[in-house]
Amino acid sequence: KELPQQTDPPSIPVIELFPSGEFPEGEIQQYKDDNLWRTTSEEKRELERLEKPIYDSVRQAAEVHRQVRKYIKGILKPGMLMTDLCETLENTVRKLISENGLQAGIAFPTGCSLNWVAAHWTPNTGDKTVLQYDDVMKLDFGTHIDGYIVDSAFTVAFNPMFDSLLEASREATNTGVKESGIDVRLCDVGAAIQEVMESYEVEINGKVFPVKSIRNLNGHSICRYHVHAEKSVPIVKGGEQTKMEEGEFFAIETFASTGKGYVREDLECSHYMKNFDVGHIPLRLPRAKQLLATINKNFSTLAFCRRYLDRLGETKYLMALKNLCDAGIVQPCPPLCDIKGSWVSQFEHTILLRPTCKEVISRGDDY
Ligand SMILES: O=S(=O)(c1cccs1)N(Cc1ccc(F)cc1)Cc1ncn[nH]1
Ligand SMILES: [Mn+2]
Ligand SMILES: [Mn+2]
Ligand SMILES: [Mn+2]
Repeated sequence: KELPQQTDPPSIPVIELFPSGEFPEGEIQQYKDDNLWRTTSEEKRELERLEKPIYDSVRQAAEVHRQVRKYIKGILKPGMLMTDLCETLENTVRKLISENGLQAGIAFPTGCSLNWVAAHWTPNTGDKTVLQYDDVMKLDFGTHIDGYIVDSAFTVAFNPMFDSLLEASREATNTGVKESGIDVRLCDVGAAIQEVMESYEVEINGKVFPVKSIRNLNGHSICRYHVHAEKSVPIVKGGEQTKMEEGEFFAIETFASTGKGYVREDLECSHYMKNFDVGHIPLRLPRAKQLLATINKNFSTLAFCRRYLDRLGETKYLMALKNLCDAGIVQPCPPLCDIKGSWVSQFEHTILLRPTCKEVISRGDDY
């Protein structure tokens, strides 16, 4: 029987487009030279067969990511309210992923950081920010199935004067993806990324800028229900000698900047995330206790934002949220900003270091 095609706008859950439960593989890359034995090793192929359910979960999340970003790119226009953009994107994720509590849904808030804001900005309720023709917007959103997270981002700019700035981070991210592999040192990935990034210079509004890789932002390993795990992937030289390991998920993300190449926390916070390594903390404050119950139930250790609390019916929660942050139970993740008036671009992919090959899970025909 004919398989249904996705509608435009998308309305069909991807599970209905792949009823077998098998989802398209991402881009496959062989490991560099000395690991070629992995491709044919029977022992490694057997290992992979045991992981198949996890691969299908994360590939389903990736298929949702690809279909959502394709749709959103088609409807983006100057004059859009940022809140409407985020809600449209989020509702499309919920639909295509067949949202189901903590088993399937949005993995973290829709980052739509503009210009010199590099990451972790999404509108709080009531925000009136409107997307402009001359904006450089990083759309960074996450999908997950059973806690297996796809963290992928791309930059949108209407004005073609930003094309080279976008190309710099896009090429640097692809270099980081190519350099990554089992037993590869994190510092070597960072050095390779910086080399490509800083080979670019851009002319914007008649002014020439050398492109800088933002030295205090980095990619990261990803584990189940935990978007930021132990390892950080630097995007400049001089990082740690720690190695990437078989079976690890990594988010490879790079940030090109015309500013200082250094970010600081600024602006009102919207993103929050429970600390992974915090056990049960006895709480006396009733409002804080109730808010923590809502967070545990709806997000667990997935990151969330104020708009997600609002839509759950939480009200007047800011003091309780502050209490949870001060107690170290919740981590605020404020916007990360380069200097005012500069521009930042980002591209990000989620990769999996499979026993036999490297899979670029979030690769699409767009980036
Ligand atoms: O900057 S991070 O905190 C980090 C980088 C290295 C170690 S921890 N962060 C993880 C994260 C934090 C909060 C979120 F809502 C979503 C993700 C990276 C990231 N932000 C967006 N995409 N990827
Ligand atoms: Mn991201
Ligand atoms: Mn952790
Ligand atoms: Mn990331």
